[in-house]
Amino acid sequence: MSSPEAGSSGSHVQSDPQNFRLNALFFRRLGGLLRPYWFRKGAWLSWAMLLVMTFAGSTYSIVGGVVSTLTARQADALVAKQVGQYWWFWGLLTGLVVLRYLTINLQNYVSARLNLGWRQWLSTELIDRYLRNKTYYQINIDRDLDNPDQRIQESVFPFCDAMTQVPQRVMTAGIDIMVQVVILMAISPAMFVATLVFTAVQAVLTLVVYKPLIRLQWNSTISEADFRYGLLHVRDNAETVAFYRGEEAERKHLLARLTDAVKRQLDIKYYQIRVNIFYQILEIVWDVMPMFLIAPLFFQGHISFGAIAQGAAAAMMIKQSLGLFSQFIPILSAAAPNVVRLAEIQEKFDRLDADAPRDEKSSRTPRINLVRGAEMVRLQDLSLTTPGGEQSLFRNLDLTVPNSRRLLITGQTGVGKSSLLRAIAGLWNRGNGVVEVPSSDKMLFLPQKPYMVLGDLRSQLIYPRQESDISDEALEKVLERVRLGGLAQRFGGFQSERDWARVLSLGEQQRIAFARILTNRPSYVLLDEATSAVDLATEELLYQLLLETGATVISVAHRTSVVQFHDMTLHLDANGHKIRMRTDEQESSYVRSQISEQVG
Ligand SMILES: Nc1ncnc2c1ncn2[C@@H]1O[C@H](COP(=O)(O)OP(=O)(O)OP(=O)(O)O)[C@@H](O)[C@H]1O
Repeated sequence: MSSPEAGSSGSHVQSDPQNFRLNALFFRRLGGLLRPYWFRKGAWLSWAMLLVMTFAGSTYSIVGGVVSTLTARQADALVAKQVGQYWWFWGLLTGLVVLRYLTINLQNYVSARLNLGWRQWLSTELIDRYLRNKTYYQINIDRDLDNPDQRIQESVFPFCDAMTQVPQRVMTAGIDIMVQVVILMAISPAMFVATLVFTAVQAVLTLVVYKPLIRLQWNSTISEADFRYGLLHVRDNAETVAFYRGEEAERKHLLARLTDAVKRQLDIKYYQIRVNIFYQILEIVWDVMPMFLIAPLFFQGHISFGAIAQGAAAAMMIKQSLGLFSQFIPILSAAAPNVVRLAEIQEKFDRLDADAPRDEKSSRTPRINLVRGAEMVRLQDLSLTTPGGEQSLFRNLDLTVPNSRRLLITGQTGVGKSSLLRAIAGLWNRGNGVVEVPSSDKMLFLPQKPYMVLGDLRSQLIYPRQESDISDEALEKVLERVRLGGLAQRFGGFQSERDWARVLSLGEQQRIAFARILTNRPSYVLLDEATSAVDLATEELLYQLLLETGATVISVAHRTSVVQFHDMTLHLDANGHKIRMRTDEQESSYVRSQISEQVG
């Protein structure tokens, strides 16, 4: 069987064989996932719910034992034709059965509340950590963790569900067994011993037969995640696929992923059928055993007829209760992939939070020193490499962008212009040298492919801020200034929610991005081909607006039409380490002193 791959990133993430074992590492990871929730501040409510569950579960089991005893006595009353006794037991048993149903419903309700509350808490934790410190971006470029989104969305619920089942089952099974053991011992010690032996054998065999299932479940989880990602990919690129008429290619690709997912499901099903046959054989042995052991006692006159029924019922309940213990193994093996997938993402978060080297190799990887909170943008002896180390982009770049200046970065396609912006934004840090930048809240980045946030039109315009006291009238003026007057009216006002990335043209989205400069008033603006989709006249207007804000500008562009809006030019050369700079005459001496060092 081939090892699962990471579909989301396209990188091949080899699964660690340790992931398929219920070993010390697994239980350490499990502890690491459980501890933060159960020992957090305010965890008392969760513990209280667990107590209520315990109470309801105990009541359910104890009442079950009482019902079993009373049923035998009711049967004896029936045989002896004790009419009054019989109806008394009938009424009592009816009441107890109703009580049992009530307690089981209470237990189900509380466990659902606990489970969902836990899901919300854990998902929130994961989302917070995913978004903190640009972790989502780092995971994306590191490509050593497949489908992080699927882990957060799909693994949390089954994990919480399985874990809330465990205490409930331990408790129910424990009490059931205690009650029933007392009854069974009184009826037939031989039956009791047989039960113990049977259970021990069953537990060991269950452990053996379920071990391979963990790996199968793991493979299936990843295949399903990859299939889901394939479908999302078509949805996200629907228009492009339609233009290319790429349906056949997409179909082939999706069906390959679907086939893989189905195959892995089938592997599980085939295996489960084999396990079921094994269990059915055990069942048959168990079913014939009670009568074999108890009936002779009745023939010898040692026990009553009612006791036979009671003994058989007790044996059945014990079998069920002990079976519950064996069920932990299937529960754990089904939960294992989710435990490991959640633990892996947490471990990744921990490593990124601690800024720890990801492995032996990366501990030796040189990193750029990023200094935030500087007075201006300054690069010192900067050499940049792509995140995976595939390519060295440029070397020994020294550059200072004085405040209120406007730097244009030009150069052949693929030379590393956008990558330089990534280094300035602190997204890429593989290489050498120092990047000094002002604090990030003073900077705004306008990418070539504009980003439209989920939400209403107001949210688009004030992004990345979430709140602003700017009035609708002021927003309308901003829209007019970027030649989008009437947009709000066209889409039903600033509070109207749309899929903006689809309903607006690329040029309109680029103008929305410029509107953000006017609403956010950043001191530093970084643009990456941010006007590539608008006509020349609109481009001129947008740059004029930008100039009026007085912000320091660093932009990447191919079009010569934008040169006029800049007063410094950095030309990155194709061979990666020669840099030429131009600037206005009056500033040339300042800049030349910089160039002379770096071009050498
Ligand atoms: N995530 C990545 N991992 C590895 N290499 C990458 C990654 N992103 C970009 N590259 C490579 O880095 C090089 C520089 O890319 P960059 O986007 O900075 O070029 P550019 O000069 O802005 O190009 P263009 O003018 O075409 O936009 C390219 O060869 C590109 O293939």
